[in-house]
Amino acid sequence: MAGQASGAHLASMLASMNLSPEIVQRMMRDPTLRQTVGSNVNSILGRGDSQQGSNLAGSFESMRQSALHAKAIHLLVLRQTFLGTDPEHSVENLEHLQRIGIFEMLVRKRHKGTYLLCRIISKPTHHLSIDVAVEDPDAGTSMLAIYHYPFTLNCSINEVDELFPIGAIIALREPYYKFASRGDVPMIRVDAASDIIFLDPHSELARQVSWTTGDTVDTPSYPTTPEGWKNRGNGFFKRKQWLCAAMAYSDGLKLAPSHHLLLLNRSQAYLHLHWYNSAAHDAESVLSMHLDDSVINVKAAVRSANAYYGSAMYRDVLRVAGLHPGNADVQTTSSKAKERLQETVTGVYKWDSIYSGSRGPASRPDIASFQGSVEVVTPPHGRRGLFVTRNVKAGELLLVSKPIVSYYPEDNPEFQHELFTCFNFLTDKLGNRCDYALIDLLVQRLWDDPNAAKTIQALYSGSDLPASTIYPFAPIPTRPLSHPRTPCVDIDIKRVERVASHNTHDIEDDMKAVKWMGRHDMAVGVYELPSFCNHSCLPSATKVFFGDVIVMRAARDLSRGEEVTSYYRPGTKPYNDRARDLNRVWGFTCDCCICLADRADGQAALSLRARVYDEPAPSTLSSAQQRVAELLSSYVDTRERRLCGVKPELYFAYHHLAMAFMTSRATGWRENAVEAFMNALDVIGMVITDRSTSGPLPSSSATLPVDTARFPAFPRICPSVIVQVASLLESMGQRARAANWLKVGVWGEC
Ligand SMILES: C[S@@+](CC[C@H](N)C(=O)[O-])C[C@H]1O[C@@H](n2cnc3c(N)ncnc32)[C@H](O)[C@@H]1O
Repeated sequence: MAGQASGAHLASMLASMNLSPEIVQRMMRDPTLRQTVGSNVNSILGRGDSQQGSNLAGSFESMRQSALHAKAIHLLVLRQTFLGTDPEHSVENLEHLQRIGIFEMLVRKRHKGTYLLCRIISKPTHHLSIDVAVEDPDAGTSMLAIYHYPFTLNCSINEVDELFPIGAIIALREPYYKFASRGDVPMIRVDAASDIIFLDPHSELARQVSWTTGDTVDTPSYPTTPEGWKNRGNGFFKRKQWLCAAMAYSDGLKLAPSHHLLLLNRSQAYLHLHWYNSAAHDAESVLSMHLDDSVINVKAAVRSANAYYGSAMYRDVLRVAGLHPGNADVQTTSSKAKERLQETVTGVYKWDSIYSGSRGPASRPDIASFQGSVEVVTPPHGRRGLFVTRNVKAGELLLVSKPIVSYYPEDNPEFQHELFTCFNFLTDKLGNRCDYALIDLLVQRLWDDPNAAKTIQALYSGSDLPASTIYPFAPIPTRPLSHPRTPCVDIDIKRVERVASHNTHDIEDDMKAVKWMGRHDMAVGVYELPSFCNHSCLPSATKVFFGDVIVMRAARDLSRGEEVTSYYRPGTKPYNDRARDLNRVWGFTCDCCICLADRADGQAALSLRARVYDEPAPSTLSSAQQRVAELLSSYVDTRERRLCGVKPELYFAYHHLAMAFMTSRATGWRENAVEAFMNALDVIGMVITDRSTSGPLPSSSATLPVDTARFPAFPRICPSVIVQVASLLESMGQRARAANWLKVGVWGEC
């Protein structure tokens, strides 16, 4: 292609760099940018040119500058990506693979049995993927897009420059060549970061080859001594570039494997990365040297204690504390570890302070997980799930689960100007940055933690991808990362995506009620035990969030061997909506008692309820009454309905009716509102034993007016109704009754 690049080519070129349409359009309108990029585009498109390597690199650098410029002018950025395309990863050792060149790869496929030896020849751009230009020893060049590289989701371009420096020689295991989803420039795409192996330039493989472009400009120069690497690492550390710091310390350790300061510093960098396994190993290595330097020993003890605490290995914290009784910082961590141990063994928590402490944004309470009397079982001819191991009482604590990973939109406020859509082919769901970020977080978590990797292998990942680990499993002994660039396991990115697709929990925040406001940027998490919980529209357990921690309790008395269920879609939604979502996202038809009763009511009744659900709240008392009557008439007196005992879609109708009575101030509005609120609780399964609003209390004044053997199945929506009942009774002069209803609220919350 000769002459000036056409506008269309230029636009598609920019689009292929994952620039949003807005940025592309803005750049196309900006004469300076257009000239800069346009003058370079021809050389990229002219792929047969013998000078293409250097042209590609030069052009790429110009475009990178253009992209940075566009970012600097604060455009609203639209991002779009996909999940659930079942990306593959390599499990082959490099030694067992044959070298392939870029010219041999120009077919859209994963090149099994091969590896590509290449060299980075441009600075990277960084959007969702990290994009660099690479050359191979046969003068082939290509764009390389790297997805889900740890800690790059929101890192600075300077860090990306350090992570993917010009001149770095890499081997890509079983590379995948594809057309760009936008634009017309094909590329090599890496989804599993473990497929990239950075080679030592002095290694056998790297020394065998020469590069067409000779010495690349801008190739960074590196230290040659352990001390030099330490200083380089410390520089990154000061700038909070923890991964770059850990890499520099590791490169120093290659020259001096027992350099205690490098180990100690790397341990701290790993702590910041939450790579607690390797952090503990590094700190323990220093302690095992028995150095005659108390400052070093104190630091190593603190770091190992903190690393064990981060890994929830509380007994190891106490062991370290026992060896260092005079170390105040270790003793502080040890006191916390004792509290966590107490929680995890007894299930006794300070709920008041945990509740108030978890009210802030992006809250991650510092508490321990707890497994009560529940176990994961696959019954003969049944579905794997969570079951109780003994009889438990309504309200008993079943589990407390800290997330394997969690993500709040507040974690990255800088992305709030983005409109991020992430379509998931597995669930047909349109997600957002949070859904996408979870994948990166899971990759980061597995990188250093082989037991977390095993847990992921054990979780449900779709009917056509069986779990590859039987749960529960005995924890495996761990080793430290050999280098921060090399994960402890090959990253099975397909499984990670699938596990996230099928097991992500929306983190519900009662204070903000974000769930009900339909906020786009819902916080999300992936959990261990709660992932084994099957769905029921009338669950046997309640599930509430304290920050990102899930707390589940028995919703009613459960007999040994009964299943613990929670809801994926609340039973208060009409059947048609629930059934559609459960089928689309999780691939099953629910046979719980509510669904059986709903199906027995017939399609006409179900359609009516779906229509009413979508209507706006009634504006008058009579329309609210009419809505209740209309919905009530849709329930048929079937055996199934009698067995299920609830009519959850009526909840909102009764709630609206109560509000309408309150607004009307018509004669007896208080009594009528109380009755409507009680009906709202009744239809979602709260058994009210005393509905009286006046006269003497029927029994002892301490007796609660509800059956405490059974919780309503939807605890999140109850407290506001209960408080309304209490405040209405109070305004009617019924203080004792009001107090009892407030106690009902406390009972329901605890
Ligand atoms: C988060 S997993 C639940 C645990 C899962 N049974 C396991 O073995 O790990 C979600 C998957 O479990 C199955 N599942 C959950 N509840 C179900 C139900 N009520 N009926 C049928 N399948 C259900 C579906 O395959 C769903 O996609």
